[in-house]
Amino acid sequence: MITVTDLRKVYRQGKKEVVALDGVSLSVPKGSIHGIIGHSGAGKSTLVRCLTLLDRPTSGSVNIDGTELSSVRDSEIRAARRRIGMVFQHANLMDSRTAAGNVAHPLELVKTPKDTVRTKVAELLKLVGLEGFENAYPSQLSGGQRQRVGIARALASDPDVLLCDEPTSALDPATTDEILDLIQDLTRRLQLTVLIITHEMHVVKRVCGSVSLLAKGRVVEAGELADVAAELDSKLARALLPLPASEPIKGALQAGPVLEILFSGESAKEPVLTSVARHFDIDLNVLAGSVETLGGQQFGHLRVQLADHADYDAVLGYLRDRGISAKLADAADRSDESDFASDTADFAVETGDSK
Ligand SMILES: Nc1ncnc2c1ncn2[C@@H]1O[C@H](COP(=O)(O)OP(=O)(O)OP(=O)(O)O)[C@@H](O)[C@H]1O
Repeated sequence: MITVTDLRKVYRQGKKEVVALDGVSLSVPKGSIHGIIGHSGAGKSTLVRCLTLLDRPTSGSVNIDGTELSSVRDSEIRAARRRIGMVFQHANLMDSRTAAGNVAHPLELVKTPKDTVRTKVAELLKLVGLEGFENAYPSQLSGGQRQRVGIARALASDPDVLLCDEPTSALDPATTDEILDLIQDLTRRLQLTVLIITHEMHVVKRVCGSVSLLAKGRVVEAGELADVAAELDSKLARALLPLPASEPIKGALQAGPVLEILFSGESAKEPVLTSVARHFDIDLNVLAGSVETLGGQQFGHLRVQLADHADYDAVLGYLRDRGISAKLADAADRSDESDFASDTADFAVETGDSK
């Protein structure tokens, strides 16, 4: 279990102070994967450095399974770090060593007996699906295989926590999914506590049980995936269930108000649109839609235009009475879907022909 409480990191640049982390709190239970998403400069790398003790926080605490990292003495830092496995964007392997040699390295550093190293390395390479590749050099491996070696190396010290910093950003979509599935499988099998730092919403959707959105050093939204996705106005929901830009239809019969509707759980299975059409005796047009299963629940996000004579207030009330989030879409909702424009593009890759 990782618990971060009110973590602050202030850098000094001459007389100027840069607040990189401004009171970050989060909690990740054992056996689960938490995503940290945020734009460039949000404080993600600083958070990683504070969690791995490469940087000392200005204040606040980081607790891993009962050990308070912020009070670890300098002489104990190396031992404390061994409880945290790190997976990087590029596997950062030593080119002169084989796959086995790379995985063995952290064990050799702490003078593990040779026989134990050999057995452990074989087990770890098998665990990450690289049996038979022991003697391959990094230049003979694909990007995904190199990342597998990096994961095996991160697990060599039997860590409680796996900290993955953009683990798939350098990989193609299919390999990304293979590596994410491996991380998910290892999390379950080894009961790891996993934090994934990413700027890709796809990573969050595929493997994270919970997520925090970091902006300007603060957690601005956070929660279980299914909970944050159910908040129509949240940035995370809009990034998890993105709608493409759409123009309202301007024909004589369909110049009416545009609504945004978010179905979740049971309501996602109901024929709600037809029941609105029947109840109010109106036509409606779906302008854009996105359907996903997130955190084991089904979600649907729709932009719908009502007939021009429709009483949208009554329709909104009807939907909300049935537990469905709905609102009048404003111009911004219809053009620029979310702050995560690039992540929306990642979705396009995910659902497009390349997969
Ligand atoms: N050593 C440092 N000295 C001064 N300021 C720093 C230092 N490291 C980071 N910062 C500042 O702290 C803020 C957060 O930076 P950080 O690198 O943690 O963001 P990030 O979310 O990781 O961004 P990116 O995705 O681009 O790596 C930025 O304003 C950055 O300029």
